[in-house]
Amino acid sequence: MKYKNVPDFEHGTPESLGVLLLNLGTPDAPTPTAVRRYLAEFLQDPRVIELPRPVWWLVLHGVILRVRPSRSARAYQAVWTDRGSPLLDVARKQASGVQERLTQRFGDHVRVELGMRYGNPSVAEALGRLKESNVRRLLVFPLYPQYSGTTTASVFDAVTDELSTWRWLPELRFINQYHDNPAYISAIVASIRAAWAEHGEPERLLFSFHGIPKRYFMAGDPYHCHCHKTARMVVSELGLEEDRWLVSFQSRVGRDEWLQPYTDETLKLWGSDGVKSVHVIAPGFSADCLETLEEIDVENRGYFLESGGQEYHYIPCLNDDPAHLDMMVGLVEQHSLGWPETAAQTTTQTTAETTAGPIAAQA
Ligand SMILES: C=CC1=C(C)c2cc3[nH]c(cc4nc(cc5[nH]c(cc1n2)c(C)c5CCC(=O)O)C(CCC(=O)O)=C4C)c(C)c3C=C
Ligand SMILES: [Fe+2]
Ligand SMILES: [Fe+2]
Repeated sequence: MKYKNVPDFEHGTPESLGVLLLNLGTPDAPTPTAVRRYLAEFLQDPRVIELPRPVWWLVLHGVILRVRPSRSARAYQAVWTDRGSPLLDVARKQASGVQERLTQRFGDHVRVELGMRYGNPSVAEALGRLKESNVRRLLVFPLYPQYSGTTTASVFDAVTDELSTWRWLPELRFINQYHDNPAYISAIVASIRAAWAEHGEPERLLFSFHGIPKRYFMAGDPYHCHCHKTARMVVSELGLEEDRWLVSFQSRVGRDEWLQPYTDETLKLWGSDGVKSVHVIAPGFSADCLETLEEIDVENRGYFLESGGQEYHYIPCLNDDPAHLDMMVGLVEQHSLGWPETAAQTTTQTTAETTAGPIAAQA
């Protein structure tokens, strides 16, 4: 039988909306075993690694999963807190902040759940919770401002894979990107202004985005363009001169060429070229994580200072900043337009609708 042996949607409010916030995911613990489990799931995703499966399987199991887990686990240990992985900790705060705001506006007919593409809480688990809440409309909200096949489309695959096991599907919408959303841009600009108020204006501002292999871009992935548009919009709102900022790409894995210029090489070059002060911001990450807290704030800081730079400041992600949560709620509202009953009709639900099942509810 195709469908999972669990009850489908009960009767329930036909109007209720589920918002599924999704981010990349993180290991359950900063140990080689947990990191290996996480990397095995992550790196077998064909959206992430576009190589023929037999070749990749040998490289992954023969080399990468033997070497990388203990190295990555050490990096995770450096950023782990008593609340666990920063990415998950922040994502939970984002989910509860968005839930709180939506409940204030729409009462208890909007349900927010958090899922992770790899690791826990899984996409299936988060969708299962929404199903238990009988949501009939589902808004999938990947927390990636810039679209990439490697992230956004991969989330789509995970959601639709799980939904393919459901008999009664909800109405479905999917937020594709928000790289040029005015509230997102303004929130980034405000975070830069706050850093400048505290630390002074630096000589240079670096926008560091997670990289992808260059050949994905050449094959049509719009990610590179989205990153540049985000940066340009921020810079134009800041009124920053052209020679004071740059977009770069970090986190390269393997020997292939990735999007350039690379963050680490840029900072080394700037340090040795006599640039004294740099601020680095990573607007592609909605939450601070290993890639920002360790790679940007520790590793790349070292490269800049060792090559002659004097002042280095990392501007944190928007995380659970109220402006970020308000922006997320604004996106939810914008993308649930045409589903106005979410707000308006919820109070008209009758006992007959909640007890007599779907046919009565739809009558
Ligand atoms: C090898 C291919 C990878 C691609 C392509 C890739 C794209 C990509 N990733 C993010 C966001 C994050 N990546 C994170 C960690 C991370 N990324 C890769 C590899 C690729 N990413 C690996 C192997 C890892 C794990 C850590 C390591 O071993 O180095 C994270 C942080 C997760 C955390 O737990 O904190 C994020 C976030 C984006 C946005 C992106 C493409 C646009
Ligand atoms: Fe990554
Ligand atoms: Fe990294």
